[in-house]
Amino acid sequence: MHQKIKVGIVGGTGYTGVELLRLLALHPEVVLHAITSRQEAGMPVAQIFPNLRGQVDLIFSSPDSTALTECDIVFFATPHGVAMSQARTLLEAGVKIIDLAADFRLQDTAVFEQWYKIPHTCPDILQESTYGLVEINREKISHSRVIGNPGCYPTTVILGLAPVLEKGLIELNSIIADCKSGVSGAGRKAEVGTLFSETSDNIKAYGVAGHRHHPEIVAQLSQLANSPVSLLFVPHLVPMIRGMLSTLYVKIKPEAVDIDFQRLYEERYANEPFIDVMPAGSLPETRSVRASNQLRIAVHRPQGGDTLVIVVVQDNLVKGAAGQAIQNMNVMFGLPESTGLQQIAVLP
Ligand SMILES: NC(=O)C1=CN([C@@H]2O[C@H](COP(=O)(O)OP(=O)(O)OC[C@H]3O[C@@H](n4cnc5c(N)ncnc54)[C@H](OP(=O)(O)O)[C@@H]3O)[C@@H](O)[C@H]2O)C=CC1
Ligand SMILES: CC(=O)N[C@@H](CCC(=O)OP(=O)(O)O)C(=O)O
Repeated sequence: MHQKIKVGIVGGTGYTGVELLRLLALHPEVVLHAITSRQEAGMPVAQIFPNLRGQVDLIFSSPDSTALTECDIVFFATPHGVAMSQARTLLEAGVKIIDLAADFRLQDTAVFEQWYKIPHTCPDILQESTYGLVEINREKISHSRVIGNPGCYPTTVILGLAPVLEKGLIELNSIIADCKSGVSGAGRKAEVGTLFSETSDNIKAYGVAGHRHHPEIVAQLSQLANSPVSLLFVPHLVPMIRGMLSTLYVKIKPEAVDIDFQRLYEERYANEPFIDVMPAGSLPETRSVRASNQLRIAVHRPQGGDTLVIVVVQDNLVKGAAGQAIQNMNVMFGLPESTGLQQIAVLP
């Protein structure tokens, strides 16, 4: 009988942690071995999260639990800085790591420190890590033992632009990403800005002067374009719980105006199980991906002009976080990529 993958989760009480639990509880190749929380250590998981009753019989342990070193892989669903503080010990014990925060996303430690305001404590581990966007880095991920799972906004922008950047078809100095996120993107911790009375019946832009996802997106887009890219990125908070919609505006290069962009996107993503290029003329909605690992893209060219408008939707907690992390795990362990990730979106 083959061995199942022993999984640990640090930060099992946050939104991405509980989403990992929801998905991994039914993953056929996984055994949940350890789940940590500082606040809830000693408490049965199913007592805090009744949706997991009968599915997960573990008890929360403290984040320094030795049970983590007995795992094959540990997911960090924690704030920035936690994964790098435990990475070395786990790697020495032969455990692979996927960090859902930003400790292993930015290769330039000066840029990391500028945006996250903490020193990077393991640049050597950062150097061997891989940016976990499977549709771009599949081969490298399959040989990696440390993955920086992409941010939610970056996932939509990078996958929305990869086909045109790889082929050098757009101007690199006028890219605009207008992105909207549901409130769960801000996590489960109590904050005035995410109170029901602050976020419902309201929409607002934030981080216009600068957002920590800007350098992450620019680094990846520049790599795809093989040239520096400039980006205007404006995130918005919208009154829904899950979901993200990004509208991307790019200028087509004069020599590319005759390209069939619909076909280009369909061909680029033809073999990608989690990317759906919508039929010409249609527009994706966030509810069409709710609770699923799908990312849907629509490509438009208003009035047949030289601006391409690309609309991308995903569930920020699934393809934007926990689902993408499990997709990475599947690739790292040589499993079919869709294992445990075939949920259909929930309507309404
Ligand atoms: N929400 C989203 O849509 C996305 C989130 N992310 C990233 O994923 C990570 C988790 O996000 P999210 O689940 O929303 O966050 P939450 O605030 O909802 O949860 C954070 C979790 O981390 C634990 N935790 C907090 N501090 C520490 C610490 N110092 N050591 C160990 N555990 C700690 C908390 O539990 P306890 O306090 O009990 O220990 C809690 O379980 C973040 O880095 C976030 O930026 C990435 C993409 C999308
Ligand atoms: C709506 C909302 O607040 N979203 C978060 C981003 C989501 C996220 O968690 O991204 P990281 O993993 O990079 O922290 C924000 O803008 O800070």
